[in-house]
Amino acid sequence: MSVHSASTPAAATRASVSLPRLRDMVARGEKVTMLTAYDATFARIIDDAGVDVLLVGDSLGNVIQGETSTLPVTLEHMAYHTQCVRQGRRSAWLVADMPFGSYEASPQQALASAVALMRAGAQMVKLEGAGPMVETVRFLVERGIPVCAHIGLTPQRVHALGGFRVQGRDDAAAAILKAEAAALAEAGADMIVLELVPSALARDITLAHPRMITIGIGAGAGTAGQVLVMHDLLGITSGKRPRFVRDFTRVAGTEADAPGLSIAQAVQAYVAAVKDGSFPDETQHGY
Ligand SMILES: Nc1nc(=O)c2c([nH]1)NC[C@@H]1CN(c3ccc(C(=O)N[C@@H](CCC(=O)O)C(=O)O)cc3)CN21
Ligand SMILES: CC(C)C(=O)C(=O)O
Ligand SMILES: [Mg+2]
Repeated sequence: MSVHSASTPAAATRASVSLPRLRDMVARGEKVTMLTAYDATFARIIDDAGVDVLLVGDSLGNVIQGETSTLPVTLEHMAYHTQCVRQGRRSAWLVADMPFGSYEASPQQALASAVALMRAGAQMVKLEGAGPMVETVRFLVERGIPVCAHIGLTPQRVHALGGFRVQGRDDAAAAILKAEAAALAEAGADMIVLELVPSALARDITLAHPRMITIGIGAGAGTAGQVLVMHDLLGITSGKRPRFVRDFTRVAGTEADAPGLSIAQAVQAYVAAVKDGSFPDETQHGY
């Protein structure tokens, strides 16, 4: 037994999270919790706190590397952090982001990059966009690689989108996002992140595709699950923090300088709040 074994009994006995288990959860109406992790120590804490899905996000460009976007992150960086997270993982499902420039050129390029991340320990890869990426998703899925899609605000396209702005606000833009979600579901994406889109649109996409697990961030409470960046949840992100973020180390109703929760307690509070529907809160976190 490693020193990591001092955990809650519930965490120690949790069966491995798999795609069928995630689908069962969604079918039962239980919300799916996803949180980013970039190293073994935090992966273990987050897994033991009961988070269902660990995401090795390319947001590590921001929170680990100190960059202002995810664009400088390479496949080698992602593989390294995926290896670190796999060491700490106990039973959560492990998803890794395909970084900018590692999959857009062709389905073949995407396959080679996905293989590198799966070898590093990922169980599913995530890639941003639709359009030409729909056939790339199909190509990977047909070759046995589970795929999480990602539409709405796709941070790797920040310069093309003109900033980190809410997507799908008007009817025409909402219709495009709905068509993208439908195409990605048809191509076989088992999961999809909906980032920074109006709550009603995210709810509609979720209801339209019961087989594809929708994970929201700044997308309201109507998705099948939620994701946050770990540093945002812990209130330790430097610089501006998006409106959809809650600092879970703060105990609601206490003054700002009151003692905070431990990291494990804060992650447990996130899991509890997503599962009981109290996070996200439409008025505070919705668009
Ligand atoms: N720490 C961190 N948290 C994240 O959620 C995150 C990253 N980094 N890096 C990669 C992307 C970038 N993301 C971002 C970045 C900025 C906003 C933002 O500034 N949103 C504003 C404006 C929304 C509007 O158009 O009204 C907001 O207040 O939410 C949102 C998502 C989400 N991801
Ligand atoms: C915010 C999530 C969805 C992400 O893609 C990341 O952490 O890179
Ligand atoms: Mg990402």
